[in-house]
Amino acid sequence: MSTFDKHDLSGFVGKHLVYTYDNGWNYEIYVKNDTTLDYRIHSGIVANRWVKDQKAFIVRVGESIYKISWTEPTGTDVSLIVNLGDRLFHGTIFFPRWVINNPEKTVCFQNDHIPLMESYRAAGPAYPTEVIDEFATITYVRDCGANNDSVIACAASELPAGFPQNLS
Ligand SMILES: C=Cc1ccc(O)cc1
Repeated sequence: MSTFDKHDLSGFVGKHLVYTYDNGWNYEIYVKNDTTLDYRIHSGIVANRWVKDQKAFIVRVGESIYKISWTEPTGTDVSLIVNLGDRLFHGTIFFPRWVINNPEKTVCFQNDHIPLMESYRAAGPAYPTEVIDEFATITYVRDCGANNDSVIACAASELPAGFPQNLS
């Protein structure tokens, strides 16, 4: 029997995190509400891709440990473990083969191009899937409250110099 309420996401919803995977890829997520996240990619093969209102499964699996899982219009599947207590993060990304072959096709504000992403997904190739399984270090955390559309509102390339230290 757990000592925490696994249905209570109040310690996670509203969190804005920046983190760097051990492979050097720098990412950012905002946990918008119980079922939704926004994210922005700073570096890696799909640097400058950004997405709002991605639906996800978000669960609590420890006192301050959460797991987020979703599937994208591109066919990319993602599962993240966010351990706030230890500032430790682990991500598994299941890239379809077409993204590995042509990552630049996904670099956009995805919300403006959902049917295009779905058409790429249908065209494939999907296989062999490329699995990226990496730990990350959380370098920045703050609380922004739920459903705050100002947290992730532009591409990483459009951020002012000094991000994220210049955030209040
Ligand atoms: C493909 C999206 C994605 C978003 C956040 C993250 O940490 C890994 C992948």
